[in-house]
Amino acid sequence: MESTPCELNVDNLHKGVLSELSTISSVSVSAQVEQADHAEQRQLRVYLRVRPFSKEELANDEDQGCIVLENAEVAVLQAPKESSSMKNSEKGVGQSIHKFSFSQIFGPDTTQTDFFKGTVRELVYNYLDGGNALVFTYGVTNAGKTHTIQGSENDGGILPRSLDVIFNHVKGRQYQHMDFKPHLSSDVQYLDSNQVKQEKSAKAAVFAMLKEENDRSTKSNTSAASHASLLKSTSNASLSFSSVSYDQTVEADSSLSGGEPFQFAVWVSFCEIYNESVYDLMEPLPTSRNHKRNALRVCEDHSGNSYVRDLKWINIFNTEEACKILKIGNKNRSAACTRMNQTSSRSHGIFSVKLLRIDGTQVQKISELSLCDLAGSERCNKTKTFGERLKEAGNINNSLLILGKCIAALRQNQNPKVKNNYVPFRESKLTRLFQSIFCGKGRACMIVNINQCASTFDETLHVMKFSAVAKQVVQVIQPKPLASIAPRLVGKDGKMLLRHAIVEEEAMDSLLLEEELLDEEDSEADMSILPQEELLNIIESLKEKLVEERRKNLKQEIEIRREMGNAMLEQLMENEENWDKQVEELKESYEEKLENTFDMYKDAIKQHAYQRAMEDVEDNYVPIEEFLAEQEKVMELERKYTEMELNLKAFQRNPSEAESMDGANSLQSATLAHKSEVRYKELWEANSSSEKLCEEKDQVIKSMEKTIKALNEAIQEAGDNFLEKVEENKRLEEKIAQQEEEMKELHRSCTAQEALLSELRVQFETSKKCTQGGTGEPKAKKGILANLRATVGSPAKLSKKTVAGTSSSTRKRGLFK
Ligand SMILES: Nc1ncnc2c1ncn2[C@@H]1O[C@H](COP(=O)(O)OP(=O)(O)OP(=O)(O)O)[C@@H](O)[C@H]1O
Repeated sequence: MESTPCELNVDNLHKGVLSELSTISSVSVSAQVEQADHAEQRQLRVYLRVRPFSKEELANDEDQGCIVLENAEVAVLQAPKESSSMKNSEKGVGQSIHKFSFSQIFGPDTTQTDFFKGTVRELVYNYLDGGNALVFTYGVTNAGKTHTIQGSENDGGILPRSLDVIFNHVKGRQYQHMDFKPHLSSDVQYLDSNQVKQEKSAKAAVFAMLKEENDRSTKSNTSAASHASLLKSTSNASLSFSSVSYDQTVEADSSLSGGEPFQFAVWVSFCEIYNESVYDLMEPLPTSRNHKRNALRVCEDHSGNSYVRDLKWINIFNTEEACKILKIGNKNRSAACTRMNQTSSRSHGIFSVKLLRIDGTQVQKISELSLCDLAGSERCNKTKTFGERLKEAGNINNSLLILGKCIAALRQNQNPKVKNNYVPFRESKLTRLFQSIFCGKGRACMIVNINQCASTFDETLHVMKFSAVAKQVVQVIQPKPLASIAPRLVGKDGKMLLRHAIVEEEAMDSLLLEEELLDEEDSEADMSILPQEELLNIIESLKEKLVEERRKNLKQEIEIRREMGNAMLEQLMENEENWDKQVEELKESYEEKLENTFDMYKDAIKQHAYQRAMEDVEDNYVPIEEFLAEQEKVMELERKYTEMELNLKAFQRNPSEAESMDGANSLQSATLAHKSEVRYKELWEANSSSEKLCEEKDQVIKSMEKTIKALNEAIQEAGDNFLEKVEENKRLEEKIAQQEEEMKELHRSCTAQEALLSELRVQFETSKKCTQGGTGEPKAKKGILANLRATVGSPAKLSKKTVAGTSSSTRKRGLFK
């Protein structure tokens, strides 16, 4: 199973990456192709460099034949046993063999000279002719990126060789005044004498750092840690371009200058992007840990090109000075030990060289060559990274991921059928700085560094896949006339100077103040490249636009506020309605509950009252026999009482008589009287209670009688009504029978009438025949009438008819009249 770059599409490599990208296109290579007819289309050069095994690696059995170079352009990657790729392919996911093609492949035996000649030299020539160039190395840590760019003591990499070519080219034609300095992205600033002095002292200060460092390193060489951290810088410090000249390998092409009397100024800068912050490597490191390094801003100039604001640019005159800058930069560069590489670069280092072509007092061209040593694209678990190192790894991976996204988007945009994708250059500092080159303002070349170790196969495969996409990117380089436009010249305070002449202070004052237009992040734009009148017009139109925009914004704001107000009001009203509803519902439910409770109590009270009433009735109930017996007793007692009263009266009237009557009886009588009195009282009380009871019973009886009476009356009434109805019913039945009888009678009469009518018809026919037979008309007439009378009969017959029949008989009588 094989995979080639052709089979590798972007979706496979960066699954989901493109979906994240906005569809708004800021950069479109395909659009540029249409616009710039004369633009040079050039596939991004991607070179592969395979480094040789180290002794340790061979000892560790890292050589498992993972990388096979088929020819100068094709490399085959064969997954080793322990790699994830092999395990996946065994599970049926992915392949174990992958094939990749490159612009050119450089094997482990390639010398630095051959590599330089085969890759960057052409770009440097173009650079010397005024073109911009970017070279960046990509690969896992310990793959040889730094070695490729910087090289070693006696065998320099592409950077010292490029510098050597540059200085060979400008040899004897160097501009000595230091008063033209690179400004913004591609402008030039004219420095006055004071500024030149400042520049010189700044340069001296930078070089002084190296001297201090050399002094320190010779004094203290005991600390192992400081030794490790300075390993890279010391190794580079030994680089000496003065002793090694690459003239034998790279001849400066004198034809490039065309023999014209130009002078050149070479300015260099060295910065790093560490944890998404840009730091000037020419700035001395803070002495104490409390002080942080000063991070620089990435801005955009008037033409949208990115540059690092306040980055130090140093005017150098030979490769020796360039070497010093490199050494100082390496010293300051954030290097930390990882398990994989003792001097691993933890940041992206960018060394830039600006070349100013000066014709007398004018700067004709400015071109820039940038060499970027990207940080290693390692995986965190492999490198056992923690804490600060993990954060670094995250930022490194992120910026490399954005670089991948940009390359993938550029690749996608080349397809005319595909909608232009947004290229996310602005998502990382690294890609922001690369943007202009990728958008056609220079040539780019990518160097892919790999090692052949089996243990890092999976990472290496990832790098190869990335490079396969990059190789498919077609760069559309802007045509020469555009590139050769003279750079904009600004004065000491950054104000624009008129081209072809250094203007006086007064002239500068008359120029409009340049306005820095910062973008949404931190970029700036500069409009002062245009002539004064044009600028004034632009300012006027911009002012109008501004007013218009403000008006529009205000309108929008009012509209938004109104809409928001309405929305809020609606919301409030809705809320209020809901509250009202809720309150209403609550009220209703409470009312219902109250009503239910009230009904419940009412029922309970009724029940209670009924029970009490029933209890009372039960308590007071006396059977009628008992009542009669009691009444009889009462009557007996009354009788006795009357008798005794009579006796008492008699005794009062004649006591002696009574005494004489019976002396013994008198005492008995007295006792009896007393007893009777007590008994009387008792009986009296019983009587009164009985009377009371009787009264109550009477009342009950009365009320019951009343009810019975009312019921009787109602029954009577109902009975009456019933009888009435029965009567009425009878009457109606009779009436119906009568009417039925009448109907029958009428029916009978109708039948008779019909018979008469048919008889009359017969007679009429016979009389008609007789008339036709010679008899006179009157006779026939009399005959008809007589027949009719005879048929209809006497009036007595008709008198029997009913009321209904009367009217018809009346009509018939009318007929006889
Ligand atoms: N072509 C080569 N020939 C001989 N030795 C090499 C070659 N390339 C790299 N090396 C050696 O391999 C080791 C690692 O190389 P280097 O430091 O350049 O890796 P790197 O990719 O820059 O790593 P990092 O990303 O961690 O900085 C160094 O000791 C270097 O000298």
